[in-house]
Amino acid sequence: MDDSNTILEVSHISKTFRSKNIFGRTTSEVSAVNDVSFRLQKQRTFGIVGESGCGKSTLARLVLRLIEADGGRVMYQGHNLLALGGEELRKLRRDIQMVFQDPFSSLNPSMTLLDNVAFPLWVNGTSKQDGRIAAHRYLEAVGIPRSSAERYPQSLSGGQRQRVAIARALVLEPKIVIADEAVSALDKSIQAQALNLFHELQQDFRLSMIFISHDLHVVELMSDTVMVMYLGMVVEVASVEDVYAQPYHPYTQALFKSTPSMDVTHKKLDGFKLSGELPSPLNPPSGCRFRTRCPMAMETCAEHMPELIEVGDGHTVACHLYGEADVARRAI
Ligand SMILES: Nc1ncnc2c1ncn2[C@@H]1O[C@H](COP(=O)(O)OP(=O)(O)OP(=O)(O)O)[C@@H](O)[C@H]1O
Repeated sequence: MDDSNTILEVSHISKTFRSKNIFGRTTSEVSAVNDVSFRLQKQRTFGIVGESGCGKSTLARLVLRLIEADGGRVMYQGHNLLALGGEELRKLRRDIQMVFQDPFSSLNPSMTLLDNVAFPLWVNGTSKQDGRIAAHRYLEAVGIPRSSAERYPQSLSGGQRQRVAIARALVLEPKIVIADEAVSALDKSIQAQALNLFHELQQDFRLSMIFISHDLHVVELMSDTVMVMYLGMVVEVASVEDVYAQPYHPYTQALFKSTPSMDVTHKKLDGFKLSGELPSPLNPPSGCRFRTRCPMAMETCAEHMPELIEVGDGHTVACHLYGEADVARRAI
């Protein structure tokens, strides 16, 4: 992989949420993100997919320092964001903006659309007037007409509100946008429009994106590279073409099999449908966390956590089914 094309590098990042009782004793621990590493390439989209609760949102929040990691590094422009503070962190973090699933959480209902979009600029010292001029530009870029600028968020449809939330994220001219289930709450037809908008904006503003979704179709449409997560762990990373043509990990295969329309387009796939509940992250299975739902599980799966190994060009999988010998055989 070409390092000069990497805009953001996340290395060995982990987060365990701990609940404490009134005496300060830890009563429960949720291992939400466990030793996750990945690289985001310039002007590309890195998709993150997995069932609800697998740690996708926590990972995004760790990258942005909305919550503090237990360890690891997030390298951006030669700095580890996790080790920075104060003005330096504030300046670099401006380059990374997030779009959330529920635009209500990021829009202020007592402000007009224009002021909602201008607000991040005002906070960063731009004058009222200049902020509003810029906000008009970004509202137009996301397809909200000038005539709607003085309306309030609650008078808009879900799709329009999400457009405003996107304008609000873009107004600070970020280099990276993290979209966390940003289209999940929208109807299918509106969802397609929002995905097109993301594509257009990515070109126009030369954005690099991390696109998080539980929806395999959305991730396929948006991503260049895909990372599949299960219970806080990375199980597979590959180009979108490779992972959708031949997923290796039993969990990835099962995700495809369990998504009806995917099963139609990927009929030849091996694998089984997902059954059983996601185990509690309070007490994850030893070794491979997927082993309790995996019909191919072997003794070693309970004893050793599999490491990510390369099974193809830039295609890595964390599964004991694929040992070194197997990879070598495939290469012949
Ligand atoms: N602040 C918190 N305190 C305790 N546990 C948390 C907290 N935030 C998340 N978790 C737990 O961490 C795990 C990962 O949650 P996370 O929201 O990151 O998953 P997700 O894949 O984004 O799922 P979803 O799409 O449903 O949000 C879950 O078990 C969740 O309950």
